[in-house]
Amino acid sequence: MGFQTLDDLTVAGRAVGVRVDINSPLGENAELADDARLRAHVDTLSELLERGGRVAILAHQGRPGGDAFEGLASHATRLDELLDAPVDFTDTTFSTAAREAIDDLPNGQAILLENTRFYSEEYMEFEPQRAARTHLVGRLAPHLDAFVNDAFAAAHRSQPSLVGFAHALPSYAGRIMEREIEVLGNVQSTPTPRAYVIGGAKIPDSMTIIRHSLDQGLADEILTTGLVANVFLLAAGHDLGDGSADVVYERGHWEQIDRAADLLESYPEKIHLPTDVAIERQNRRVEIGVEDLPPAGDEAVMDIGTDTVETYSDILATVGTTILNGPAGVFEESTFETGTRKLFDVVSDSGFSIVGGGDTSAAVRRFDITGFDHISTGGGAALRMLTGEPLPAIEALEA
Ligand SMILES: Nc1ncnc2c1ncn2[C@@H]1O[C@H](COP(=O)(O)OP(=O)(O)O)[C@@H](O)[C@H]1O
Ligand SMILES: O=C(OP(=O)(O)O)[C@H](O)COP(=O)(O)O
Repeated sequence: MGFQTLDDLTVAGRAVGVRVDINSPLGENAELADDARLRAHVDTLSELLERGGRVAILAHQGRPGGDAFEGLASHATRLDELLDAPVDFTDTTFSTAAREAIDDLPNGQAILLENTRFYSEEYMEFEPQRAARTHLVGRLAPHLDAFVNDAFAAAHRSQPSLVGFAHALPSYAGRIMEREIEVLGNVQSTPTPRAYVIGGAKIPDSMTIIRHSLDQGLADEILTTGLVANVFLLAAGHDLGDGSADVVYERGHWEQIDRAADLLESYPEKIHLPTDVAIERQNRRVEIGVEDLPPAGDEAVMDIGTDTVETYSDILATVGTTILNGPAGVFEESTFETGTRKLFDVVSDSGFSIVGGGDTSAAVRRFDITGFDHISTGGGAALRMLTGEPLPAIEALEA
């Protein structure tokens, strides 16, 4: 690995800035609605605190102008509950008060600084050298001895707190970052044959993953589900009816049908399409074979069908590794959760299994499926990694 880890860091008595990604869904009163990302960072934070570090935690929440753009006070309260050591909070990020609070931190104690994105520069993207000259990094770095980046889920952003500290201070990957890079960055070393189960609604990203994994010889089988499968069915000449076509069109993915058609032409044996699908008819789930498409009126394809789950399960029983991204259907609606629940269950039992994607992880939690070997904390970051694109925050650690 081209970067240093916590194993290389002398911690006791030193002020360590730790960038985490605890960007989380919030409830109606801006309270935390899901603490999964906070729990994921417990290993890194506990280790630094137990080793006597003075830990200043940096994080963002939401995007300027968005509903989830809130302060981090409730995140601090939850971290304080999750960790054995005290976690304080300061409602500024790099003011004199925040810097004094860092200077005054006793060994083995932490402070969470306010949402980094409350400061305009943090929502801009810079080269690391330039990011190191932003006010946030410039004012905090002199109060820190080292920087740990554990925010894998934000590693595709080259924002100051993610790439600037790495230029200004000795830098280390946290335990999440280390594990994500080890697994997602080494897909080529996992047991073969490999299946990629690709669903969900991020069609351009999915097409890029499929193209990359086939061209690089990483994937032996591509099992399409979700809206991705709908685009492939359209590319294969099926008429999905106005309901599904409208969804693809409204989301601006019409041109992706050509990419799907090219992939089908290049890899006809490796790309699998659903043989049956579930549609909504009079508020009920009805499964039909793809030969019986299109459905009537504006009925839309909302899930894969039972035969498809069985066929895909037979393929998954023969592979060494499965990489899963994207729900198989509109899993948020109980009528259409079946494909996702059953297929995810099969994947969790098959060979070595890697799961990436925000909604995908939410589905895993919702259906309480255990047994996956790696569930990525990242959505967009995991996708970038699976498409083979470099991630700026990881590159900054390696520089
Ligand atoms: N057939 C379908 N039609 C419309 N939306 C779908 C379909 N299948 C899955 N989806 C939607 O895809 C979304 C998740 O996709 P995506 O955001 O790409 O996943 P992830 O965040 O895991 O990468 C869910 O909201 C789900 O309802
Ligand atoms: O939640 C995140 O990414 P994700 O939505 O891809 O899982 C990260 O915190 C990055 O947030 P951003 O996409 O607002 O930069």
